[in-house]
Formats: sequence, structure tokens, C-alpha cells
Amino acid sequence: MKIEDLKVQYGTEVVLNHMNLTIEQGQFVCLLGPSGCGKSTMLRIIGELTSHHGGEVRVGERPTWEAWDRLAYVFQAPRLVPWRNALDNVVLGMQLRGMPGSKDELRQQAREALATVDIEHLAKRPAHVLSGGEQQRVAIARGLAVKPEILLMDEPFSALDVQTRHQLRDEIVRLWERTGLTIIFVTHDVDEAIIVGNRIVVFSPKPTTMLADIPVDLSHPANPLSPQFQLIRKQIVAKFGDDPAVEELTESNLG
Ligand SMILES: Nc1ncnc2c1ncn2[C@@H]1O[C@H](COP(=O)(O)OP(=O)(O)OP(=O)(O)O)[C@@H](O)[C@H]1O
Repeated sequence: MKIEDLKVQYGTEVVLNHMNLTIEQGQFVCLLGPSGCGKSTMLRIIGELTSHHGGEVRVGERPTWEAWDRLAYVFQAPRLVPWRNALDNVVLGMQLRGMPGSKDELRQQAREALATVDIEHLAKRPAHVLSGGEQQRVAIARGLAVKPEILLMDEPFSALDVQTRHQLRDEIVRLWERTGLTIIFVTHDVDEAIIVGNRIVVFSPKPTTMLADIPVDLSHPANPLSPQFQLIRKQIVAKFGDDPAVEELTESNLG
């Protein structure tokens, strides 16, 4: 996936300008930066949910509007149909994508996607009675069921309680290691970025620039108590100097 000279402007405000980013297949890339710097905007552009005003975004050889079938999105809120059960929410996602197969075949694939996130046993439960963590697992299963090459995740765990957030971080890392998926993960939490990502792209506060592109050569999920973790943390925090944005990024939610 390649972003070249990207520009996004709303009215007179330029949110992103001259942004370049190349992501290789199989990377787990965290886009880290303070509120309002344009992380979600960049993700939405990759996912073709919003348009840009300059530059190019390509997935493989194709522009994003031709590559939508290679991408899946997981939002901060699970966005399930509340009266449908978990399985049928996943099937709906597949149907909206126009995936081929009979209803039974789609259901079987949906069941497999639920099993990937350990909630096959909840398949028949209506979405509105599921816990927040269970709902987010359904949302991840819905994303996986369309068999994407790139999973786009926009602060997917930030609305969850601490324990569930930790569990899902571990699970997404295991899933990434098992599947070789490319994951692009937006967060404003420096610890979360180091725990899950094998590469961290650090955005400055507005006017937004890329402050750093940091490889995380740790075994994942990374252990926050390890000296290597703390070293990378220091490296990121130093990029912000005295900027007050650093407080937001380091408000630890490690629990
Ligand atoms: N459709 C839009 N119209 C006008 N302004 C927009 C639009 N979409 C985003 N913006 C503005 O662009 C800036 C970047 O927003 P974005 O949501 O990408 O930030 P972010 O880094 O993801 O922040 P957060 O972590 O708070 O979600 C913000 O100032 C936002 O108000």
C-alpha cells in the first residue's frame, strides 16, 4: 500500500499535506498521534470512506477505489445491527460486499470467522445483549469474514474496559501472527502502539507532519515492563519535545 504526496483540506484548513507512506504486506502499522492530527482521516482515505484533495493512494497496483475488496474496516464502535444475532451480522457484512455463495455457505464462513475471535458459541445471540468486548469481536469477525488483505482499525479498543482491551490487544496480535494480514491501526496511546505494532508512524499535532517511523523489533504483544519497550517509548516521547500533546499520548491506560 502506497501513499504519495497526500493532501487533505477542509475549507481553508489543510489537515494533511505532503504525506508519504509505504506499507509492506504483513506489517502491523500503528498510526500514532494526538487528537485531531488526521490519523482517522488517513485511514478513511485508505478505506475509500472519504476523498483526498491531492496525491495518490494505491493498494498494490490499484487505486483505492478499485481495491476496496482487499480492505476491511473495524471502527471504534462495533456498528452492529442490534436485533440481528452475531452470526447474521457477520453474514450481512459478507452480503453487502457481494461475496459469492449460498446463505448456508456464507453462514459457514461467518461461523469460522466468529471462531477466529473465540465467540462461535455466541453465534445465535442478538447483538444488543452482547457485552462491549463481545460486540467488538463480532465487528472484527465481520471484517475478517470478507477475507481482506488489509485490516484497517480505527481505535478499535478505546471504548472498552481495561481488561477487555488488554485481552483484545493480545488476540489481535495472535491473529496477525497467524494470518499474515496487513493491519493499519490508529491509536492515540503510545503504550498501545508499542504493545501491538511492529512499526509505529508518529504524527505531529497540526499542522501535521510525520515525526518518526519507528520499527518495533520486540516479540508481540510487547511487555511494557521490558527495557526495550521503555526505550522505544522514550524515543517516541522525545519526538514531541515540550509539546503538550505528549500528555494525551502517554496517559497510560495499561491498567
Ligand atoms: N468531513 C470533515 N469536514 C471538516 N473537517 C474535518 C472532516 N473530517 C475531519 N475533519 C477535521 O480534520 C482534522 C483531523 O481529524 P481526524 O478525525 O482525522 O483526527 P484524529 O487524529 O483521528 O483525531 P482523534 O484521535 O481525536 O480521532 C480534525 O480537525 C477534524 O475536525
